[in-house]
Amino acid sequence: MSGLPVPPPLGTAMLPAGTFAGQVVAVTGGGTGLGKAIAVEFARLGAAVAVLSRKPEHHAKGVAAIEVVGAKAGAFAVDVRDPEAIAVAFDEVEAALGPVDVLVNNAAGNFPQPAEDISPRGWRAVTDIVLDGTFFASTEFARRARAGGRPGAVLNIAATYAWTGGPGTAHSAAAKAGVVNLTQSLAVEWAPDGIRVNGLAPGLFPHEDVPPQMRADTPEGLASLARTVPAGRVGSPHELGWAATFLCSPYAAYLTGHTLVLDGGNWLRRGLRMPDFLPVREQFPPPPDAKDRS
Ligand SMILES: CCCCCCCCCCC/C=C/C(=O)SCCNC(=O)CCNC(=O)[C@H](O)C(C)(C)COP(=O)(O)OP(=O)(O)OC[C@H]1O[C@@H](n2cnc3c(N)ncnc32)[C@H](O)[C@@H]1OP(=O)(O)O
Ligand SMILES: NC(=O)C1=CN([C@@H]2O[C@H](COP(=O)(O)OP(=O)(O)OC[C@H]3O[C@@H](n4cnc5c(N)ncnc54)[C@H](OP(=O)(O)O)[C@@H]3O)[C@@H](O)[C@H]2O)C=CC1
Repeated sequence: MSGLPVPPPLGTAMLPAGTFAGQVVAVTGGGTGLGKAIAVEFARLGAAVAVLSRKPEHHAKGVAAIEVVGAKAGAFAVDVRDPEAIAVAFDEVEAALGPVDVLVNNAAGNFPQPAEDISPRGWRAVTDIVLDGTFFASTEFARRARAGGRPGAVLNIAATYAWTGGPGTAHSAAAKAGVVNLTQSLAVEWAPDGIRVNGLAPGLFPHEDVPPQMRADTPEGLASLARTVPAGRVGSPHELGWAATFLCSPYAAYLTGHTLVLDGGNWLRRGLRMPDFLPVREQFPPPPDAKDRS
């Protein structure tokens, strides 16, 4: 299988240089993985970028990656589940970099587990981070943009299982479905204020920062994961950066309420004859150090 062509390499620009010059972009979870790749692409296009997340080691990674491309960066401690902490973080971003023009709701928590094994606190942790966090940060952003008479863009990172559900993802998929739906409600409410709200749904984008159960660590593991995708490969994080910057750019000025799927055709791969069905417990056996919840 040859699949689709490979993407241009990291560092190749899609939008004109300076597309986000003079703008401030806040990326929740911007210190790791896909959020970091998105933050870097905005930085490359001239934005000052704020990383909003909990852990100092992630702040340092994000700021270093943004500064390497010559952009202004700042990191701000916040748990997106706490609306008051979000307000404080926005105050801090404004003081350090200026008012936020673009918000990327990328922060997420996830761990694959059969639904009936997810504890109430585990359910709440995932759904609060993904759905409530997206709502709290978006509304804080919109209140400020509207008060300042500024237009803006919000980008919500979803997942393709938001539409299908899937084994091991009851909490995450339900929350991401809420995010896709919220994207539509906020888009129609805020369009008159010049605030666009779109979504971006990644397929398989393995990288070193996701928890071990969601990584493919070996070349063989990666190759076998790639064979599951119609396009014959997994995604590269910088491809998400291109899609994210496009959706928030003036080239998408008339686009709002849309969630773009970027997955090499993976969520459409269902055939008339599928491979043998594998129950969730065989797909995600508990890790050896798992807590006994019986
Ligand atoms: C086979 C190869 C496949 C390769 C696939 C490639 C990539 C596929 C990617 C698929 C889609 C990915 C979507 C994503 O969202 S990736 C993002 C993942 N990133 C993270 O999750 C990072 C941040 N995560 C966290 O901070 C935590 O995991 C957590 C979400 C739980 C939030 O942390 P918090 O500090 O608030 O919570 P606690 O640690 O206090 O825990 C709260 C309760 O949750 C339970 N818990 C936590 N982790 C697990 C686990 N791994 N398994 C089961 N339960 C867990 C914890 O026990 C607490 O509950 P209890 O008090 O009842 O014990
Ligand atoms: N990787 C993939 O293949 C896929 C990823 N996605 C989505 O892409 C996005 C990025 O995921 P990815 O980069 O892979 O995963 P990571 O685990 O690398 O990123 C998650 C980020 O969220 C931050 N975060 C977690 N909880 C909180 C919180 N309570 N408050 C603030 N920040 C928080 C973390 O920072 P900190 O710990 O410092 O708080 C971390 O930087 C997520 O929305 C995910 O659901 C969707 C489909 C597939």
